[in-house]
Amino acid sequence: MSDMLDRILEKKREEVAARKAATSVARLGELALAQTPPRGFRAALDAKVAAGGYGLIAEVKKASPSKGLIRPDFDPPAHARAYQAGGAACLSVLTDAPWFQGHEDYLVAARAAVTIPVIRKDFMVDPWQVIESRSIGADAILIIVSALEDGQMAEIEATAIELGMDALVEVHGPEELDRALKLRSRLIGVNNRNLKDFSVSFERTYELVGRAPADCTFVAESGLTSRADLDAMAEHDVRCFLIGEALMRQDDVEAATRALVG
Ligand SMILES: O=C(O)c1ccccc1NCC(=O)[C@H](O)[C@H](O)COP(=O)(O)O
Repeated sequence: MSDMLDRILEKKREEVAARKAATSVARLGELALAQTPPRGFRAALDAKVAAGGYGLIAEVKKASPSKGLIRPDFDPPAHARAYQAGGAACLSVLTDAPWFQGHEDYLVAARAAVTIPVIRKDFMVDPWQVIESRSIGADAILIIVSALEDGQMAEIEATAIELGMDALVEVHGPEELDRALKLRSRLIGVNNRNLKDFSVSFERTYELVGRAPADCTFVAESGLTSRADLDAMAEHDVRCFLIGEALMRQDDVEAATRALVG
């Protein structure tokens, strides 16, 4: 595990312990049940690909550990509407505060502004967070394989499935892909970003796509900036993408989204 990820996870465990002490599982469960039903996250990606297009998960991202502040005039519902109008299949909303300046309220506001599914992009270390994610409306959660033991991943995934949510299982290399494939989820993301030095290499995706079973929805994550990048990925049979920074830096987010996947 990278030093960076170690530090992120240490803080996240402290944060989750404090949040758990403040809100009981029973209360969260009530809130989760009162939510509108989950929107099919993987299904939305698959539908775009089946229609001959690209499945874009467009990320509502204010800041990052590698770049600092990305979008000073950050406006989650406006960005969400622009992404949907531009042709995104799904949204990703970062809720981690210490490293990404995210917040749960951003997810609530973004999801209320659109009809497409939304993944809560955060570091899951406890199944309790999955229930919390559903209680604020999230349709899917992220499982980062390098952050968890096999048993923890299985518990987090089981909670998501029980709540009708999808899990995007994120890997960085072949060993992690093997571990990911022990889970039930067939929504696999390859993060092109090295969490030690933040360098990006699309070779990671190219290496792993051939190893994933045909029934997987395969997503390339991070560092993608142009239609040419997506078309190059498609040459390798990768048609779903998670993109944040390149879109969030645009004045016209809707036009930029359309230029990528329209
Ligand atoms: O974005 C970062 O700098 C980062 C650093 C450490 C851990 C995770 C990080 N990003 C999370 C993500 O997965 C990306 O936000 C997502 O893939 C979109 O990437 P990009 O299109 O490069 O903004």
